Order: sequence, then C-alpha cells, then structure tokens
Amino acid sequence: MTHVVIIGGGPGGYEAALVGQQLGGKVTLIERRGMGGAAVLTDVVPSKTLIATAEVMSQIARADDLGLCPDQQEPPGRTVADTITVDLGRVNARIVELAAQQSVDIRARLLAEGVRIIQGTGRLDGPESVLATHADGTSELLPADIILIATGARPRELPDAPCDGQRILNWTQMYTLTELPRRLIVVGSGVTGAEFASAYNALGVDVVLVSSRNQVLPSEDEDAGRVLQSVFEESGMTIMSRARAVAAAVVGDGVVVTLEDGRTVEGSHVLMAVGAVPNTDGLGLEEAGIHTRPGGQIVVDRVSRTTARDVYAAGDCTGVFNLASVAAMQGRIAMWHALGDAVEPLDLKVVAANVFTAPEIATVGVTQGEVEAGVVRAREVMLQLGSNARAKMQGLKDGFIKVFCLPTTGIVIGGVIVAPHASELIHTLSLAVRAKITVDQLAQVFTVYPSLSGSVGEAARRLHGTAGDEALVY
Ligand SMILES: Cc1cc2nc3c(=O)[nH]c(=O)nc-3n(C[C@H](O)[C@H](O)[C@H](O)COP(=O)(O)OP(=O)(O)OC[C@H]3O[C@@H](n4cnc5c(N)ncnc54)[C@H](O)[C@@H]3O)c2cc1C
Ligand SMILES: NC(=O)c1ccc[n+]([C@@H]2O[C@H](COP(=O)([O-])OP(=O)(O)OC[C@H]3O[C@@H](n4cnc5c(N)ncnc54)[C@H](O)[C@@H]3O)[C@@H](O)[C@H]2O)c1
Repeated sequence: MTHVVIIGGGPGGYEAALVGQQLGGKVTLIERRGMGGAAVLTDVVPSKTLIATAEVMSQIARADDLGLCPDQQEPPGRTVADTITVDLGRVNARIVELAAQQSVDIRARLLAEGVRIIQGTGRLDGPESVLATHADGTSELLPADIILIATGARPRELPDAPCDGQRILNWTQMYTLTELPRRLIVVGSGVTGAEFASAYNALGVDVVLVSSRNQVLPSEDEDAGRVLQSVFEESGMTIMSRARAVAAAVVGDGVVVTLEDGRTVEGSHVLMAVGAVPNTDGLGLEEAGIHTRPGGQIVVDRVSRTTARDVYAAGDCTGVFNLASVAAMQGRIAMWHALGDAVEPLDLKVVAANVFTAPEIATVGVTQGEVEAGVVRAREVMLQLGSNARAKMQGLKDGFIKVFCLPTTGIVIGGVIVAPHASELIHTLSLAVRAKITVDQLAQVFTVYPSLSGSVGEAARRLHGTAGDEALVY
C-alpha cells in the first residue's frame, strides 16, 4: 500500500486525491478551510457566479437596441436597464450558498472514493512525513511514501492599504456586501481587477479602474486589451492609466486611494486586486530540501516533482500558471507519475484560458507577443466579430477571432477570441492546437449557420494557401 499525503484541498489537491485513490494509493488529504479550496470557496466559483448575474445585466443593456422598451407607464427616456434593480444581498447570498454546496459535493465525492480527509493544517516533517494539526488542536504524524503540496495562493496586500473587509476589500471579501457600492475603485487591471470592474460596471455601479499600465490586461493579447479598454470607456467606466496605488484609507463613510504621483481617488469602496502570493511559508520546505523561487513559489518540473524525492507540488503554490485547470492537471500528473501510470509532462502551449469580462477574452497556444518577438514564426488572421451574421442579429459589435498557424504546414498553433461566451468558442481552437490539425482541415469542418463559431471556420479559410508569415486583418 502506497501512502499518499496531500496538503491542500483545492483543484490541485482534490483532483490528485481522486487519481491517487483510483491508482490504488491510500490517500490522506489535509485541508484547513473547506474542500474545493480557494477556487471553490472564494475565487473561481464565487466570481463566475457573480459574473453570471452581470452577464444578464449586459444583455439587458442591449435590449433597447434589439427593439425592447420599458413599460408604457415608465417615464420617457428610461431604458430597459433603468427599470431593473440589483439586490446585491440576494446576489451574494446565492453566490455564497452555491460555493458552499459545491464544496460539500466535492467532499462527499472524495469520501465516497475512500479518501481520508483531515480538517486541519499540514506541514512537512522532513521529506517523508507530514504533521497534521487537527482543528481541535491535536496533532498527528503521517508517514508518507508520496507527498503532494497544493496549498494555493492568497491575495497580495499593499502595506499601506490593509484590507478591513468593510470598505477596503480583497477579492475574497466582496461577497459580504449587501448593497451596491456607490463608487467602486478597483486597484489593478490584471484578470481579477478587470473581471470585477466589468461585473460591477454591468450591475450599474460607478467604477474607477486604477491601472498601472498603458492598457488594461497587460498580460493578455494587446488587441484584446484594446477592445476591452474601449468597451469599458464607452460604457462610462473611468480608467486611470499608468496610475499606481500606494495607499488606501477609510475616510468618513468612504475610502481615499492615494496614487504614487500624489493624486487621490475617492470612492465608497475599494477592491485591491494587485496579485497573489503563494501559501508556502511555514510549511517546512527548506528543511525538507524543497527549493522555492524568490517570490516563494515551489520549483517544480513538468511532472510536478519538487527538488525533494517523492515530494510533488501542484497549483498556485508553484506559480506555473495560476489557473484551476492547470492546478488540477499538475495534481493529476503528479499522481500518474508517482504511482507509475502513463504520464505526459505538462504542456503550457495547449492550455486554454479565459478572462470573464464582457466581452470575454479566450486564448490558447502561441501569443501575438511571441510572434512579434520572433520567438515563433506564424501567419495569422484577425476577423472582426461585427462581420459575422449571428453577431449582427444579436447586436454584438465588439470582438474578434484571431488564428495563428505555422507558415509552411498551416498547422493551427494558437488563437484569441474576444466575444460573449469566448470561453465556449475557444474549444474548437484548443482541439485544433492539441490535435495539430491544419487550417485546411479546420476549414472543412461544418459550422452551424448562423453562428459565431462560423467565424472560426471563416478565419481558417482565409488562411488557406497564403504562404509566408503574414498577418491578414479584416
Ligand atoms: C478572483 C479569482 C478568479 C479566478 N477565476 C478563475 C477562473 O475562472 N478559471 C480558472 O481556471 N482559474 C481562476 N482563478 C485561479 C484559481 O482560483 C487558482 O488557479 C486555483 O484556485 C488554484 O488551485 P490550487 O489547488 O492550487 O489552490 P487553492 O484553490 O488556493 O486551494 C489551496 C487550499 O490549500 C489550503 N491550505 C493552504 N495551506 C494549507 C496548510 N498548511 N494545511 C492545510 N490546508 C492548506 C487552503 O485552505 C486552500 O483551501 C481565479 C483566481 C482568482 C483570484
Ligand atoms: N479567469 C481567470 O482564469 C482568472 C481570473 C482571476 C484571476 N486569475 C488568476 O489569478 C491570479 C491573480 O490574478 P490578479 O489579476 O489578481 O493578479 P495579476 O498579478 O495577474 O494582476 C495584478 C495587476 O495589478 C497591477 N498592480 C500591482 N500593484 C499595483 C498597484 N500598486 N497599483 C495599481 N496596479 C497594481 C499589476 O501591474 C497587474 O497588472 C493570476 O495568476 C490570474 O491568472 C485567473
């Protein structure tokens, strides 16, 4: 019997536990908070549930363009959106309930599969055992043949902007609000900042986005960031570019955020979305011979091995690519490798990712930045969403579909989709990248008429027979 001990019950930990148990290991999982981890309780599930409500509001905002109008009794000039009231207390109660239920479901599945769950805190006691401190304060030493560390990450705080959970909030604290903020300042225009700014903007809140760079979403496709920036601005959001926050303080019944250049921004609440730090302190890593990077992330190879024999790590604590899907895959890979099953090393080139803004931004494979820097040779096409028949019918104007392929063979190597539900549309391109199919093969796949995915086929057709690394923009 191989004893597997996992610290952390997020996607990295619980997906690994399922595989470990399936492959005949005796798995113990230690989680200090709740099963599903931050992904389920405070990060992915709550934010995407909030965004589900915001999405409905975004559609309602287009209702007037599609010929819908408020009831005759409404005063003239009112839009359909003006007639809707957001009950944030109910929205957030639903979110918290849904996340808690998801956690319960995951726990039940793990128990049904035979995983032993310890509610408590784990730390390494050398590379071959784990000390679990139970919720009641008692502790237990667990000898382990294989250890997986999947302890995740937490919000980074600025020293002069400590989160109080009332007015200065991090992303885990947003669900305690029962009334819409009068004016929400969002500090940080990375994925978290952009998603919350987009959602609260759609809910009708006056949003100020403090962005340290020229354009929102600096790590995403530049064309995509440009579309989002202009959609945000057109919808009335205030974006303060090249503005770095240094402090936030509660003043009266509001907050004041101070920028590096001395300017101040006033609002009712502020969301600090300035990145994440790995939960790797106090785990006994150094003593166990496990190397970390200067930021605290655990060094792992592509099969999730750390620098200590039979100790693996997965997910945000490794900082490889902070996504739930990647955490889960790293965890499974660790178990496949450790327990002697067939395993393919992690390949970041096939990871599909999505920013859940309105419109969404989905990406897979090579990036425009890599092509422009000459890291990859590619030819590409970019089709504006506005030219798609279905998009016209639905009143969608903002967005595009971009496809990259190898110059000689035409093999699809990446893509970017900016559109509502891009997270679903990207699947075709993910499959193409993973299966290494050519643009001609993709062009021969039937798409429904009319459909947004029709533009994926159209993009592939436009890339037929064009030699060289040119960029076609329509
Ligand atoms: C706002 C937000 C939205 C996001 N949205 C998405 C999305 O839409 N899609 C996506 O793919 N990714 C998304 N992410 C990223 C995703 O949340 C993370 O990549 C994912 O949670 C990583 O999973 P994990 O298992 O590494 O860690 P976590 O989910 O953080 O779980 C780690 C667990 O370990 C526990 N733990 C830590 N230390 C100990 C210890 N010593 N003992 C016992 N337990 C311990 C913690 O309590 C936690 O429950 C989002 C992130 C944020 C911040
Ligand atoms: N849809 C998704 O998959 C999703 C959603 C949210 C988060 N995530 C993941 O979670 C992780 C954390 O996301 P994040 O957006 O919080 O972090 P991030 O590090 O991606 O972005 C933080 C942003 O804040 C900016 N910033 C830092 N300090 C600042 C300051 N003082 N003033 C103004 N701006 C400042 C940074 O320049 C950066 O652009 C990321 O790895 C992300 O991929 C994924």
